Order: sequence, then C-alpha cells, then structure tokens
Amino acid sequence: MSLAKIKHIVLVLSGKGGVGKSSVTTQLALSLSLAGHSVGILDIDLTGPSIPRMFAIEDAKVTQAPGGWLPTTVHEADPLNGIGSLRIMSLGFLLPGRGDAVVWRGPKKTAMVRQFLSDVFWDELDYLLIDTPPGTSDEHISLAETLLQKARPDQFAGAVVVTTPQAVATADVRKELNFCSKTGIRVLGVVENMSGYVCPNCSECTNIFSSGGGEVMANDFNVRFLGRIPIDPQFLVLIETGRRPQYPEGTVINGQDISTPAHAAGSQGEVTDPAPLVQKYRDCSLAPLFGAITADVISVVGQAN
Ligand SMILES: Nc1ncnc2c1ncn2[C@@H]1O[C@H](COP(=O)(O)OP(=O)(O)OP(=O)(O)O)[C@@H](O)[C@H]1O
Ligand code: SF4
Repeated sequence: MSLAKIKHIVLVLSGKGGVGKSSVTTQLALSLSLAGHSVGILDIDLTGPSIPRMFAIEDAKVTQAPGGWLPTTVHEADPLNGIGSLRIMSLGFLLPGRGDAVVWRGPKKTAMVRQFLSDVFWDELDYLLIDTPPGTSDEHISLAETLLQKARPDQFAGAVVVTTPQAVATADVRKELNFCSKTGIRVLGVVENMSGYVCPNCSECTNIFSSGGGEVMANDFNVRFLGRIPIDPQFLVLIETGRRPQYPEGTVINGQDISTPAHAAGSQGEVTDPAPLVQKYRDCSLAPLFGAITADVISVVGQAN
C-alpha cells in the first residue's frame, strides 16, 4: 500500500478559499525539509490545484511505475546542508493545461481522492502533507473516511487549519473545526495567515486587517494556536518569479537581522539564481516565523502519534 512507509500524515484545511492554505502547505513543507525531514505533498485541491505553480513544476507529467504513480521530485535530500527531500503529486499534473478546472461530478471526484491516496508510490517519507480543497465537501468526507480506514492510527496525525484574521474567514473555519470534531480528525492547531503586512520599504509589520481572530477562535474550540504569518510581498515574488527575497538594511525578524548584504544584493536578486526554492526561502522573512510553527507542529505530531 502506498502509505505504508510514511511516518506522519498531516491534512491542511481551510474553511474558505484564498486564505493561503496552499501557501501554508508550501511553507510547512519547505520548513520541514529545512529541518532535515523527507516530505511529500499530495495536492488534491480540485477547485484549483496551485501547488505545482508554487514550486514552478506545472509542466510535470505523471509517470507510472510498478509501485504506482511516481511523484515529482522538487529536490533530493542534501544531508551536508541538513535539507530533506521534497516530492509532490498533484491533481494538476493530470489536467491538460494551466488554468484548467476540474469539472467532474461528485462520485468521480471522490474516486480520484481515493485513488490518489492508494496509487501514489511515496516510498519512505517523514511527513506527507495533504493540501485539500476549501470547505467541507464530499471530497473531505471521502478523504477523512479513507484516511481513518487506511492509515494506521500512529500515521494519521491530524489537521492544521488555516484562517485569516477577519471574522468572515473565521466563521467558515469554525465550520471546518466542527467538521473535524464530527469526523474524528484531530486538530493539530490553527495558523492565522495574512496577519498584518510587512512593508517592503521599512519592514514594519502593520495590521491592515484585524489581527488575532485566529487565536480567539482556537481558544473557543480549545485547540492549539500555532501562530501568525504576515503578508510579505517578498514571499509572493519568490513564488511567482523564483527571485531570492531581499530586505532593506536593518530588517530584523525575531531578533535576527535578515537584511540583504549590499554586496550580495545584485547576484541574489537575479531571477536566474539556480539555487533550489528551499534555499531561497530560507532568506524570506516568513521562514523563521514558519520555522517556529513547524517546530510546534512536529512536537504536537510527536505527542499525537
Ligand atoms: N503570507 C503571505 N504573504 C504573501 N503572499 C501570500 C501569503 N499567503 C498567501 N499569499 C498569496 O496569496 C495568494 C493566495 O494564496 P493561496 O493560493 O495559498 O490560497 P488558498 O487558500 O490555497 O487558495 P485556494 O482556495 O484558491 O486554494 C497566493 O498568490 C499566495 O502566494
Ligand atoms: S514607515 Fe514603512 S509602512 Fe510606514 S509608510 Fe513608511 S514605508 Fe510604509
């Protein structure tokens, strides 16, 4: 069975579209990889699989091997730099072109979710992250049922739930938390994304929307609040163009100076910088924040399994 050699399976859920679920999945995967773990992402967001775009592997095609479909390798393990491997399987690889939408009816969607869980040959993984569609649709029910049936209890760790701070998003995420409790999915914690904005000129973090809604909701449901991630335009540039993040002099995040050294600004800013995404991400202001969230997730998963 394709899940057999996976140590921990984590779902990434959100009640609402556009809150940054795929970005959180991406950053969780990169942070786990930077912590030396081997990671897989299974992207079953049928409403618009965005993981291939985030890793610039939209043209990857699914290949078949005797053990099942082979995931695409984003980078191999680099033990000298303490980096674990990262592989991806996305529903997007099966679609004919960029921007194509999945127009299947419910039963076909649920069949595909089951097939993706059973037919991908992951080999050994420390963590498999599953990026899901927003909401609590038939696919979620099918996913929950299949995981609860097929994965060993020590494998299926639970779900990280993503929200933005505004009440309109947290209201939908409350439904998601209720869904988890009804289906027996353990909630590992809540991440509040787009919580403030990192100014590209001065690196001040400003709360343009409200802040703290995710933490209030986590407290109401008695689940762990994993932390806040601001909007950083440099993260968007990294994802969209592959350019290494750059910050003005004096940029300090979590007590650490992350400003781009003047001598490196030219070469580091090149779009053609051939370094793998995981190394460029290490220079992003969000990386230390997400590193702390990831350490928390690892510890909660350890307690859960
Ligand atoms: N903290 C952040 N800083 C900067 N940009 C962000 C951040 N979080 C998300 N984004 C950007 O916002 C956009 C939407 O994010 P994303 O695709 O992750 O949302 P989603 O919840 O997965 O959406 P969907 O429901 O369509 O799957 C993306 O372009 C992403 O790069
Ligand atoms: S201090 Fe920063 S956030 Fe405030 S106006 Fe100036 S550049 Fe923008």
